[in-house]
Amino acid sequence: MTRLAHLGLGAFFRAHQAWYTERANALAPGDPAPAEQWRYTAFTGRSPELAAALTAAGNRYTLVERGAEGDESTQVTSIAASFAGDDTDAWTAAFCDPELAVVTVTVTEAGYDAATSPAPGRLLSGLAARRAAGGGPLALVSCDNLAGNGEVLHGAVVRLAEASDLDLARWIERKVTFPSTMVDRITPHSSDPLTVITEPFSEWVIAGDFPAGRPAWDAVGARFVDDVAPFERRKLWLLNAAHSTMTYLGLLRGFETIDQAWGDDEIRATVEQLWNEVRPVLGFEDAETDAALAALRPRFANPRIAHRLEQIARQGREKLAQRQRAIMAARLEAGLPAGDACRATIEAFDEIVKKGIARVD
Ligand SMILES: NC(=O)c1ccc[n+]([C@@H]2O[C@H](COP(=O)([O-])OP(=O)(O)OC[C@H]3O[C@@H](n4cnc5c(N)ncnc54)[C@H](O)[C@@H]3O)[C@@H](O)[C@H]2O)c1
Ligand SMILES: O=P(O)(O)OC[C@@H](O)[C@@H](O)[C@H](O)[C@H](O)CO
Repeated sequence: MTRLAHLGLGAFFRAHQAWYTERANALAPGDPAPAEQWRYTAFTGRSPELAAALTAAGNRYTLVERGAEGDESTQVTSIAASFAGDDTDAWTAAFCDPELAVVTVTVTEAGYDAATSPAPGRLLSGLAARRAAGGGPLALVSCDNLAGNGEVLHGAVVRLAEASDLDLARWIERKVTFPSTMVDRITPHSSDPLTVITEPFSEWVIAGDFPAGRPAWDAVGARFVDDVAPFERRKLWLLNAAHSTMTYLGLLRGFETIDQAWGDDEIRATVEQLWNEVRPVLGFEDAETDAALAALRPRFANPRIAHRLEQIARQGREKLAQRQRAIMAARLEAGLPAGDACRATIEAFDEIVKKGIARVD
C-alpha cells in the first residue's frame, strides 16, 4: 500500500498536497521508483466518479499552472490508487497498513461537523481499525480553509470517539497528531477529471509533529513553523475574505469570475477598503501586509484562471464566519467600528439569499 492517504480527493488536493509530494519525490528520482518515494491512496468525499476516472487513467493526471501569460503542465504521479469515499474495505485497508504515516484531509469548511458530514466518523472508523490491527502513530493533517484547522479536526474526531469508546479516544490522544496548516493555491473546479487547472502561486505553512515521518515537503517550498495561526489569519482575512467580498458584490452585478469582479472599480475599492479594515487587527507590520497585498492583486487580476464566483459562494455562512464575521469581531474587540466593507459583504450575501441568485449551501 502507500504511506500517505487523503480524504476529499478533489481539485485542490491534486493541485497542492499531491503536487508538493510529486516534487518531493522528484528529489529522489528513479525507475522503478525508489522505496523512499511517498505516494497517496486517495478517497473522494462521497461520489465514485472521480476515483473511477483516475483509476482508469492509471491515477495520472495533468496539472496545468495557468499564469496570466501562459500555461505550464506537469504529469502528476504521486497518487497510487483512488477510491470512492464509501469504499469501506479500501479505507480500512489503508488505515491498517503499518506503513501509513500521514493522512491529509480536504473536506470543505462544513466537513468537520459530525452531525452533517461523514468525514469525522470515517476518520474515526479508520483509526479504530488501525488500533485494532496494532498500528502505530499517525499524523492527520487538515488542509481546509479554517482557522486552527488542526484543532478543529482534533476536536471533531476526539469528541466522536469520547461519545462511543473512551479507550479509543485515549489511544488517539497518545498516537495521533493533528498538525495545523495554512494552504494557499487558487484552484477552480474542473470539469475534466484528468486535468486540474491552478495558478502558478502556491504556499503551504505547517505546524505540528509527524510521528511516523513525512515527505520532504519542506525541501520543495513548504514552511514548517511553531505557530501557524498568524499565517492562517493573514490568508483567510486578506485573500479569502476578499474572495467573499468580490463574490457577493460581483454576483449582484452579474459577474461570473473573480477577475471580472476585480476589474470593477467599485468592487475593487470595496476590497481595498476591506484590507484597510483588516490591517489594524492582523498583527503584521505594515510592510509585511503591503507585500502580501502586492502579491495578491495580480492573482485576482489573472484573466485566464476563470475562478467562478458560484464556486466561492457555496457554504457562504461557514465561510463568512471565518472571514468577515471574524474580522468584525476582532475590530470590535480592539475598540474599532465593525467595518463598512465587511458589513457590505454580509448585506450582499443576505440579498443573494433573499433573491435566490446563487447557491450558498
Ligand atoms: N480550491 C481552492 O482554491 C482551495 C484553496 C485552498 C484550500 N482549499 C480547501 O480545499 C477544500 C476543497 O476544495 P476543492 O477545490 O478540492 O473542492 P472539490 O469540490 O474539488 O473537492 C472537495 C472534496 O471534499 C469532499 N466533500 C465536500 N463536502 C464534504 C463533506 N461535508 N464531508 C466530506 N467530504 C466532503 C468532496 O466529495 C470532494 O472529494 C476547500 O473547501 C478548501 O477548504 C481549496
Ligand atoms: O475553497 P473554499 O471553498 O474554502 O473558498 C473559496 C476560495 O476563497 C478559496 O478556494 C481560495 O481560492 C483559496 O483558499 C486560495 O488558496
